[in-house]
Order: sequence, then C-alpha cells, then structure tokens
Amino acid sequence: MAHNSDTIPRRMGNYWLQDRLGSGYSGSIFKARHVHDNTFVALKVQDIDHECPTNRYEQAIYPLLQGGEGMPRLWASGIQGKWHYLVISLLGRSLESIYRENLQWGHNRMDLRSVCSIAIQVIARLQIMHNREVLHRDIQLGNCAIGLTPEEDTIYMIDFGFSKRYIESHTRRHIPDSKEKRDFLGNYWFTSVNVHCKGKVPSRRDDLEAAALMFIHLLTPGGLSWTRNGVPKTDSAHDRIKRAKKNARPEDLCKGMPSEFEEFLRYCRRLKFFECPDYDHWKDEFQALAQDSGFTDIERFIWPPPPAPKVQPQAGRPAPTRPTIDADEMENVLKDLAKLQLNPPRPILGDQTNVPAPARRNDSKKASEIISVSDSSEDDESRPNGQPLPPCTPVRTKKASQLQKLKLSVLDSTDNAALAVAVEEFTKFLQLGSKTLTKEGFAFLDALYKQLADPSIFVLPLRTLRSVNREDDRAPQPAHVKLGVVARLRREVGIASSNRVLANLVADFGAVTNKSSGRTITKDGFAFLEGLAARLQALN
Ligand SMILES: Nc1ncnc2c1ncn2[C@@H]1O[C@H](COP(=O)(O)OP(=O)(O)OP(=O)(O)O)[C@@H](O)[C@H]1O
Repeated sequence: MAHNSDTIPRRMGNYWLQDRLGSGYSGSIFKARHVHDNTFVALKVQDIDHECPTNRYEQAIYPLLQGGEGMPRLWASGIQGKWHYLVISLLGRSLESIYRENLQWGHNRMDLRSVCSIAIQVIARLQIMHNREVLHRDIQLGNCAIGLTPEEDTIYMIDFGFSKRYIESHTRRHIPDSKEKRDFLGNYWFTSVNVHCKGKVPSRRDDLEAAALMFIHLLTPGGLSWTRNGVPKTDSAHDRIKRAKKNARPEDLCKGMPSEFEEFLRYCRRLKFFECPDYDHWKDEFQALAQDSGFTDIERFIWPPPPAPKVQPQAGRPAPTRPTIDADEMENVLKDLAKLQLNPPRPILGDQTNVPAPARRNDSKKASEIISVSDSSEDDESRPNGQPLPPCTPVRTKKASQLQKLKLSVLDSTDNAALAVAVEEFTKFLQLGSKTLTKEGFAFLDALYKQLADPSIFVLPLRTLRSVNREDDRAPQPAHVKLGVVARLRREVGIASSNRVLANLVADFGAVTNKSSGRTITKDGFAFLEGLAARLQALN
C-alpha cells in the first residue's frame, strides 16, 4: 500500500518525530524525541490498514527478546489515528550502510577482521533469538545495525516483521515440517536455498545459512554474483537469481577465502529441519580464525577497522614490496610454478637416496611462505576522507599455512622419527587453537596416509580426503558412532605392528572425523594422535 509520510503526525504518543532514518515496503522509521525527558528513540510507523501488518507482528516478538544482548528494547507501542507505531531503542548505522561506505572507499570486499567480528556477533544474536524460541527469517545486512556510542562495537538485530516462534506455545513442540511448497519469505540475496529455491518451511538452520551467505557476500569481491543486478523486476529475473543461488557450490562461492566460511556454509546445509545448531562451536571457529590471522579484540566490531597486523620483516633485511595480486592470480602463479618442476622430486620415506632432508626443509618453508602471502597492501594509501585503509583479507590464514607447512614436512620425512615429530606438532597445533579439522588438516592426514601406506608410489589418498562429494561419504553420523570408532583407534594405535597398519588407522580416523558433524577432534582423537606419534617412534 502506498505510504504518504506527509500525513504522519509530527507527534506520536509522547514523542516528537524528527529525521526519517529509513523506510521500507511496510512503513517508515523516524528518529524521535521524548516530549518530557528529551531522550531519543527510533519510532516505526505503519498504516493500520497495510496489507502486511509487520508492526503488529514485531510488537508480539519484541517482548520475547527483551534483555538479550544485541536486541533493541521496545519502549512503547500504540495506535494513533490511522497509524500503528513502535518505539524502540535508537541505534546507529546498518551493516548495509557500512558495506556501501566500504565500496565507496574503493574496496570491493570487506576485510577479514570485520567479517569475523560480524560472524561471531550475528551467530550469537541468532543463538539468543533461537534460545527464546524465535526465528528471524529475514537475515540481511540492512537488518543488522550497530549501537550508538558507547555501543558502536555491538551489532543489533532489527526488523522482526517476518519473525516467528518455532516452538508452538500450547503444545511446546517444534513447528512441523511440510512437503507442500510455500511462497518464498525472506530476501533475495541471503535467504537459504531450501526456503528460497525449494519453498521449504524455515527453521533455525535457515537463519544460519542466510548468515553464512551474508558473511561470504561480504568477503566476495563485488559481492555474491546473484546480487549484482539489483532487485529483480520480473519473474524471470527472480528465477535467474534462484537458479544461480541453487547451483552455486560452497567451494566455488568461497574460493580464495579462509576455509572456515566454506565449512560453515556446508554445516548449515547439512543441518536437519529440527536440529539445534552448534552456535558456540562456530563462534569459536571464527574467533580462532581471527586470532590465527593476528587480530585482537575480535568480539568488538570496530569500524573503520584497525590497521592490519603487520608481519615483522627479518632483522637487517628491508621489507619486500609486494606487487598487488589477487587470490585467483596467485593460484595461477602457484600452478605455473608447480609445472616448472625446478627441483628434483620430494624425498620420500622409503627412498633414502634423496637429497638430505635439511635442504628440502628449507624449500618447503619457502613454499609455505609463498602460499601464506596476504594481499594486504604495504602502501600507506589513505581513504578519500582520511581514514586508514581496512586490512585486506589474507589469501590463506595462518592456520592454513601452518598446516600446509606440516603437511610438507610429512612429505619430506625420510623416517618414522621425522613423521612422529610432524604428528606431535600437528597435535599440539590443534590442541592450542581451533580443534576443527579444516581441509588443510585433512590434507595433512592424506600426506601421512600416503607416507605410511607406501611412500615410494604416488597414492591418491581418497580415504582421508575431506572434499569427497559422494553422498554416502557426506552423510553425517551420530556423535556416539564417532566416539566409539575413535576410542577403538586410540586402543589399536598402541599395538600397531607396522606402518601399513598405522596407515589404515589414519585413514579410519580421517573418515570418521570427516563424517562427524563439527569435524572436531575429541579428547580420544588427541589421544589417538599422541599414541600415533609414540608408535611411530617405537617403530622407527
Ligand atoms: N532502531 C533503529 N535505530 C536506527 N535506525 C534504524 C532502527 N531500525 C531501523 N533503522 C533503519 O531503518 C531501516 C529500515 O528499518 P526496518 O528494516 O526495521 O524497516 P522495514 O520497514 O521493515 O524495512 P524493510 O521493508 O526494508 O524490511 C534500517 O535498515 C535502518 O537503517
């Protein structure tokens, strides 16, 4: 319904309306001042005859969320003439406005620090909402806003016009799933594939998937491909968006990003309709990613972002000036370098005629340094308004490059003692940081399997590889199955009689971790790895 702001009275209840903060399909939102105490609020106004009375829906949701961190307060609500109004906490800018500002500063994507911080806070907000039995159902940048000073580092959720309780109040049961196709509810850019493209009933998993797509959008140069032509004006344009979204594979969407984003999207898509997501795990993952990348104080969203942590140049050597190179270009360069085969083949465990290990170690170090190069500019370029440039997203995280280094040291190993050291380092590294096995972690296990099974031949180690696409391999298993298998592996590793037996145990360990829902290493898993290192020493 058309909405004419001229007819909105200057005063609503006890508030004087001031500037318009925003307006949407369903109404307008104004900054307003209390007539007596002069405090400022946001006042959301909607025509009482609007075909979609979202203000009334919001009015029912707000009381459920009061007091939760990052949830605005509902101060008052009422009807005046033909207007329904909600009085809520006045907040700062939306993430949509911040994202656009970043584009204007010449950055075609957001920096990793900001995205990790957004991820941690948005997942925490969804955790609060879901714990209070509410689904948001319209996660997007415009529906996340930062607080006003001194709360500008807190992200708030706003716009609960599409929200709904997923626990029915009378039965206390989860809303039912349905096979019937529903009309799409949400937004074009981030609503999950199940809800947007397949007409399924939204549940907790869909809020999380929308959040995952939003994080990936922020890190994608130019944004997700289906957002680039603007809001669709025809059904066929909308169909094109749905097709692009449905066909986009996580590995393609997340190319060049830290693996956590791909992992998170996959995790959201594996969740069952009724399943409760593991919010804490994913907050920890993004926290660990930020820490691995050298960022501090990550729970706070700081805009503009503080300068990127600098890697200290070695004493006595001038810092190298890096050419600007993007992730795709870097990948091509690395592929071309690999094709050149400048060095003799890597020494392998069973082949003692290779060049001495120390010389090869240096090479592997260099290789990992190349891979871990970040695209953060060394230039002291300033933004048009004098703000410092935000740190750019590293092509690979510190965690990824450390694991890559460990994998190379496995491939360089010429005896079991060297393998044992690599396994010990791998174990310690995971114990101290994130306990999730990323694709680089699985690549380490692959390399280990290869060396133990038969180091003299090239093995395609499909048994531990994480990125298998076969449906049966991807189907997650119940947690108790993983616990049982890992406990058995832990026992068997202590009595393994040969490298080949150890190889099979490593393969089983990779497979069972791959099929577990969080791909995390449990206590027994660490005991298995420690036992493996000890057994390798014993079999040396
Ligand atoms: N509490 C608030 N404080 C400050 N600004 C706000 C607040 N709530 C909303 N805004 C601004 O107004 C915009 C629209 O708000 P909101 O999404 O709640 O309204 P809407 O009418 O439901 O919009 P849409 O139809 O686009 O979903 C937001 O993107 C934000 O910029």
